[in-house]
Amino acid sequence: MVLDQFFRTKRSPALTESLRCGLASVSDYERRMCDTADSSVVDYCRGGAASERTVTQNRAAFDRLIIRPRCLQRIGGSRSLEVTSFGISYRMPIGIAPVALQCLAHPEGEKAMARAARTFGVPFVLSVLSSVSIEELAEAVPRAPKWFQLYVFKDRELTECLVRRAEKARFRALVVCVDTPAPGLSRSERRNPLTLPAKVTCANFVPNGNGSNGSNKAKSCSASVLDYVRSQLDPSLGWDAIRWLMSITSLPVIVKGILNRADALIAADVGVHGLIVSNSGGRQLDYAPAAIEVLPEIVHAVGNRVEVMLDSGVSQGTDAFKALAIGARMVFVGRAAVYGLAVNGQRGVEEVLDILKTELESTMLNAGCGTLADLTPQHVCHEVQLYYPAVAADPLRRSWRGESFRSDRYRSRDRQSNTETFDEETLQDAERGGVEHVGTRAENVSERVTFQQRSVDTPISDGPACPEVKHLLTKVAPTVVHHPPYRNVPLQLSVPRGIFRSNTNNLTKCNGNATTSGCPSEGNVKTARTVINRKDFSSRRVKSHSMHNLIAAENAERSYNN
Ligand SMILES: Cc1cc2nc3c(=O)[nH]c(=O)nc-3n(C[C@H](O)[C@H](O)[C@H](O)COP(=O)(O)O)c2cc1C
Repeated sequence: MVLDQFFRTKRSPALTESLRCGLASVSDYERRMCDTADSSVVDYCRGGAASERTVTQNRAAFDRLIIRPRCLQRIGGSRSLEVTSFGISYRMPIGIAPVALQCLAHPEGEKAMARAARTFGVPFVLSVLSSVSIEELAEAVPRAPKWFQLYVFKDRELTECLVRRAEKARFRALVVCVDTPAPGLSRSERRNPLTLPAKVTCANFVPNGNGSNGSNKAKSCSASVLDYVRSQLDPSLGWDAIRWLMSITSLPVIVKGILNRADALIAADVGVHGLIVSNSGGRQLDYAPAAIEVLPEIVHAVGNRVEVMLDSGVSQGTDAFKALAIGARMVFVGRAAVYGLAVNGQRGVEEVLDILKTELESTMLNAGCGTLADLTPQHVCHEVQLYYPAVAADPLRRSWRGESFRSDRYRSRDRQSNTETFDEETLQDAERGGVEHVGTRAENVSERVTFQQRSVDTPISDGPACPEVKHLLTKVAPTVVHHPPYRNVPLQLSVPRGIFRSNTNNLTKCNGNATTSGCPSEGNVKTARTVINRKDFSSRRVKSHSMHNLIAAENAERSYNN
């Protein structure tokens, strides 16, 4: 006990209070919310899309990463969590993600959340579907560092009006959500439908008072407002929508919902200021990959051209540490903050932020890092590297070791003479139109997984229809044999079975009945279908920089040993 007190760092009052109430972690807050809040609100806050596979994966993927500490690092007094983003300094790299209708969780809703963000000097992202309007929030919490999340709606006039209101209310950045061509499907919400209380509505669309400020597009009546906003989601958007948004504002534009390096590259080319690697906490596309799992490929792809941030699944300081070490500038929490809000309003959010901050600080110190600049990808490895050394030792697979997390940002790529790796050119080539041998792994692996999107009626010789991809292609000389009719071949090779890669915002534009995965419906283009082939194979090319390889390697190792 004495020793325990000796080693413990000084606690803040918020943390002391939460500990006194038996709330020592984000999961404690989640449990407490489940015990106290209305069941439909609990379902709304916790739920995910369809089978909730992605929600589970967000947690599991963080758990698969191991922290590799360094010792005797001479960490002196220069300890800091400070981070600068778009020219503004924040006190810690954990912000609050946009969450719709926060007054469902607590009467103070977004105001309480923004006040907590101000206390901790972190960005608070207001959802366009907030239950407190842009103007009301700005008036109630003028000094909070606020960003505004929006969609590019079908009605551009409405979208522009929202941008003007955010600018006028001195929001610091626009976060445009691109993974929502349609609302996500929630089974729990279907079982237990959420009925909005009369007082809770999408305040930015309500006439009179705060919501009306300059908007003649406002609607009344809470339920119909939500339906109206949903009807404004536009699946036919392409990257020109982002260019348009950037052309009408001087605020930094951050694209939220990127899960794919091809999209990240386009975003960088389009010139966005930042991107958030996110699957919306598993609320949009079920079976989308965990955000942390695709973070390495995205950081690798865009390097320092764009600020990369992450949300989805962050619920511990160690999660933040892992994402920051891999290369995220900042992480955001959605549910964790909402649990705090539901349990104890502003104070609850502060307690949650304090827990995350304390955990992150402690993790950094124990891993040998004094400041965020000390974090490197070498501080994190995949569990396969640690627990399946035979896999890592195999010369054919040597390139898997560590490679998956180490971007060119931090060190140059090392190529094994006996292992051909797919790299930038191959990927670009795949984007261009078709590659024959993709996604194959080393011998001894009993399965081969090939991930292809086949579009039968688009002639490959003409190149991809999407102008952004064409733009990318001008930069690389193709080296791999092309085989019509494959196109958009592997955005990530060796994807574990059944994971859909979301092609954000429809590189090939969808007209009308688009799906969340960015594929046109069968009615519009005959087939744009994900095909997964499994075959025995002999030695082929090896893709090295994906974390999925390591997971697949783990499975392979198991089956090999059996
Ligand atoms: C209840 C709820 C509502 C959300 N509403 C929005 C929204 O209006 N706009 C948006 O871009 N993301 C929304 N999100 C997604 C979050 O911004 C964020 O991507 C996600 O919560 C991160 O995952 P996490 O909850 O595991 O931290 C919502 C998330 C939750 C849990």
